[in-house]
Amino acid sequence: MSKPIIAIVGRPNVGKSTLFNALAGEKISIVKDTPGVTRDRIYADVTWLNYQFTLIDTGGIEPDSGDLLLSHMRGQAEIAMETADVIIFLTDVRQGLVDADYQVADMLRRSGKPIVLAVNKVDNYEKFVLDTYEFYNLGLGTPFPVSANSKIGFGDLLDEVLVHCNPQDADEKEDERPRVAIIGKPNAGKSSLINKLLGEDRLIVSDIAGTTRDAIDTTVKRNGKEYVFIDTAGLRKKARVKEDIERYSVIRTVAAVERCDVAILVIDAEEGITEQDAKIAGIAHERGKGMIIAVNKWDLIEKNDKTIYKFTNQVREVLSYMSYAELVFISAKTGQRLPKIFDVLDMVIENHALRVQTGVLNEILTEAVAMKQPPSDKGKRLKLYYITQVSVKPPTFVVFINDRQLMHFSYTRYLENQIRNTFGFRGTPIHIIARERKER
Ligand SMILES: Nc1nc2c(ncn2[C@@H]2O[C@H](COP(=O)(O)OP(=O)(O)OP(=O)(O)O)[C@@H](O)[C@H]2O)c(=O)[nH]1
Ligand SMILES: Nc1nc2c(ncn2[C@@H]2O[C@H](COP(=O)(O)OP(=O)(O)OP(=O)(O)O)[C@@H](O)[C@H]2O)c(=O)[nH]1
Repeated sequence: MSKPIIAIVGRPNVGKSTLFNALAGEKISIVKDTPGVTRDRIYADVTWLNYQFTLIDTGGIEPDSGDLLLSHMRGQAEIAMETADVIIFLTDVRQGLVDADYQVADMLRRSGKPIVLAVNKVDNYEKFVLDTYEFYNLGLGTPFPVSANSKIGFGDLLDEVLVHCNPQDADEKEDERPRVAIIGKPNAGKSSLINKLLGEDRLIVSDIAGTTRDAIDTTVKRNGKEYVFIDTAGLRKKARVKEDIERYSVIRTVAAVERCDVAILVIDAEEGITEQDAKIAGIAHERGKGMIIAVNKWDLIEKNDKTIYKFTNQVREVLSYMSYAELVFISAKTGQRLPKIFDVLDMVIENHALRVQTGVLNEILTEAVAMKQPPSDKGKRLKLYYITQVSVKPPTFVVFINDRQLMHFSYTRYLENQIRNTFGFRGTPIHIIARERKER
């Protein structure tokens, strides 16, 4: 079910951000009510004709020396090869081909990933088309001329990109095993956690051969059940340009979260919860994934009887938009409370895929309306006719009403709470969609 990921790679100034913005339009994928989340344009959910994909921009800094440029370009290419289904390699017809283009093209070609070569700033086809032929020299096939500024050539480019997206989808749909992404900022303890989970329970680990992306997945068998862990650790070794680390951390998180059912966010207890943690948490939230927050390095904290409450309150306050998240306090080093993670995980996986009966839902709706009068405006009162669950992962409900203008956020929240009071849904977000229906 996961959407394909398309990465744009290219030298500074070739127009990556411009292309990204033009393709993404205004629909930048950061939830508006997610506090503490900076709105940089690193990734976006894009709909093109009937297709949906996640677009990522791997660039963003302008290194001032040749050495830095090359290592920045390598970093970009590596992160794209690791996370993307298809890579758009963007070049610039006006700057022409330069050495760094050849080196990056070499790396990309060897990855075996589908690469689509685009030549930007072809604002005037007749004038520049001859200059685009030079780009065949990169050995990446046909160059697609585009103008990010004038939005020219997007159709052909995206048609080519989407040709390479489809087979991947079919593969992943067949895999029914729960997928768990371990996310968190660098140094939080993600790899320690995975290693300890493997060691402690003497689990059977099998490496799935195949693409670069599968290589970072670890299959774990416990009590006869298989889980697939998606790891995002080890970034510090990859990003040689310091400014890239945070961007790459977001990109990797998006890619891992896109493919998971449940995310485990690892937080460093010593540092407390930070803005970067909130940003990473926001990615799982807006994608509707199950959520477990693992406060790690708990062994390093000097504790009294109030410590755990203070910490809980802090996390709940910063991440107030995901009050459904489960919280565990662990030490990946000592193994403290690690077995508990699997119990919590099983519960969250189940809740994320839970389907409830329409009959019971409507009983809850009737009761909820009786207990708290729906809001009204200018003499017109909100009427709620019927509710039904339309999908899982996350559980999504459609409620039929008379007038969407009257369905305030607070009443939606109230309904959500009533549903949660009955079914729990601990660890998973639930979505409620209001749909208008003519009054009878
Ligand atoms: N003529 C022309 N200029 C363009 C086009 N697309 C982008 N530019 C210009 O090229 C410059 C660089 O564009 P950006 O989108 O910032 O390039 P970038 O690749 O994201 O650059 P970094 O963020 O430094 O990696 C800007 O001045 C753009 O206006 C285009 O299609 N035609
Ligand atoms: N005391 C203590 N140290 C820990 C714990 N978990 C991890 N560490 C230490 O924290 C440091 C970072 O741990 P890693 O597991 O490499 O962190 P990571 O999140 O995988 O880091 P990246 O690879 O940068 O993404 C290491 O020195 C670990 O030994 C813990 O529970 N307690």
